[in-house]
Amino acid sequence: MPRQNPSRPRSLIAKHKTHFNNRTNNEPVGRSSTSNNLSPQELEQIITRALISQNDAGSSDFSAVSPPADSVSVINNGNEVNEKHHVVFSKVHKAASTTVQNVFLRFAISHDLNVMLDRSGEHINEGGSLITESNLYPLPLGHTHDILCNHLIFNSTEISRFFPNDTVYIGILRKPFEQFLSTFVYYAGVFKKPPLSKLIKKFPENPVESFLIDSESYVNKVNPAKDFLNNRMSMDLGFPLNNFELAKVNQSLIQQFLGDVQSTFDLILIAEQFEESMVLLRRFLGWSTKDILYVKRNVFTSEDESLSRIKKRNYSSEVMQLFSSWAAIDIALYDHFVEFFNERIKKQPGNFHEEVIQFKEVREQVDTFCSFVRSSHLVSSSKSKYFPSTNFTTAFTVTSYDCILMTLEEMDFMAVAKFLRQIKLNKARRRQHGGKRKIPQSNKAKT
Ligand SMILES: Nc1ncnc2c1ncn2[C@@H]1O[C@H](COP(=O)(O)OS(=O)(=O)O)[C@@H](OP(=O)(O)O)[C@H]1O
Repeated sequence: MPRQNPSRPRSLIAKHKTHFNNRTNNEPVGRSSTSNNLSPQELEQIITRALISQNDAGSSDFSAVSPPADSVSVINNGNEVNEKHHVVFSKVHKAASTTVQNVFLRFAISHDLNVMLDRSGEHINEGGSLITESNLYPLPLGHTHDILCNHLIFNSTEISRFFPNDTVYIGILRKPFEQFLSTFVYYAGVFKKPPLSKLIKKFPENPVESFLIDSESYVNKVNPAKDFLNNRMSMDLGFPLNNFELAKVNQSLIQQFLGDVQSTFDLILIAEQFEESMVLLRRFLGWSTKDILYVKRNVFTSEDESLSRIKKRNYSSEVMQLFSSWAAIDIALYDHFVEFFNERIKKQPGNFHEEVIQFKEVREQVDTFCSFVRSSHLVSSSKSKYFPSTNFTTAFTVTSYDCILMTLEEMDFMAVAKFLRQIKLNKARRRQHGGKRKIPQSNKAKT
């Protein structure tokens, strides 16, 4: 059956242009990715294509920019499985989580799923506050949230109120010291968040050592959730914040926390084994190989020698000793879940490693194709790359549009998701009012 053309979002973009262009100076404290890079024209292109992919239009005026349709059947060790559509991904800070978030956002767009969105910012409750309906970008009447993939302080009871019962819970962890260094450099050197920023100036030789020797001075005693260096992976996954400094050396609380994470989360990914993680994710969610493709996001680069040195230098055993006391919960968490992850991989049926090898090869080709598309400014072209079927996937194509989405910055993707939601809300309201009555201004969602 021919589908209707999606309406062009020109007026919507014009309406939001100022908001979109002005957001860079107003970043929340803990924001992670780089800021808006998209022009309103690029944004319009993306939204138009997203609407087309959602409407699956093949004929019509839009066929010239329509991405080729890929098969939706999913092969999982030779079996067809149902795709899971309800996912909460706890976007753990500085643990490759923006790359994973991009995968979830792309899936949400292509399947027209509702992403839980903060009404005014990018994150859900990064500072540890409660989630209230009024802080969320509204949903059309009768809809539920399908996917959550922003930074948040995880609280199972609170989050599960907003999601269907069949929702699966996913997290990610990274080697604690690498995660710590990544955070340190970002907040001290890039975000220039005091008091860490001053530390680099005061102790240029080895600011990490200086921090760890005097770590107590840098603890946020009022609200640990405002602290991004203090066992943040555990905080993000829900370690209780009360009396945090005492709790973090309490072995029985740590063990209880590991048990809680183990029973709440269905899958904890490991950044150091990223490809394995994505293949495991694919199998667990019943998604396709194309769904889990990615281009690494949020990778640290800096011309600033002092920052690069912090990441590259060899740290003494004394420093590592100090770190193991400072990051006791994160270390216990990581050690536990790496072991669990490796056990899980061992139990994967048949040819898991073969799938990982194939996935790596495909990924490298996608990286090359997307860099070419990006560097040649071919983003709006109809260029595409074909990948034949294997034991693990049906044939699929990667288009320039896929490359745009895979390389979108987090904030830009949030803007895209909000535009798409607003279009959906407007459509639903028009339907609700029989397309006749003008909707009173007060009923419109704030954006
Ligand atoms: N695929 C993959 N595999 C391994 N590591 C990866 C991957 N993708 C991103 N990264 C690294 O993760 C760091 C950014 O993490 P996040 O995106 O979670 O950061 S943020 O909290 O959202 O700002 C950042 O680490 P640093 O470069 O050390 O800062 C990224 O390089």
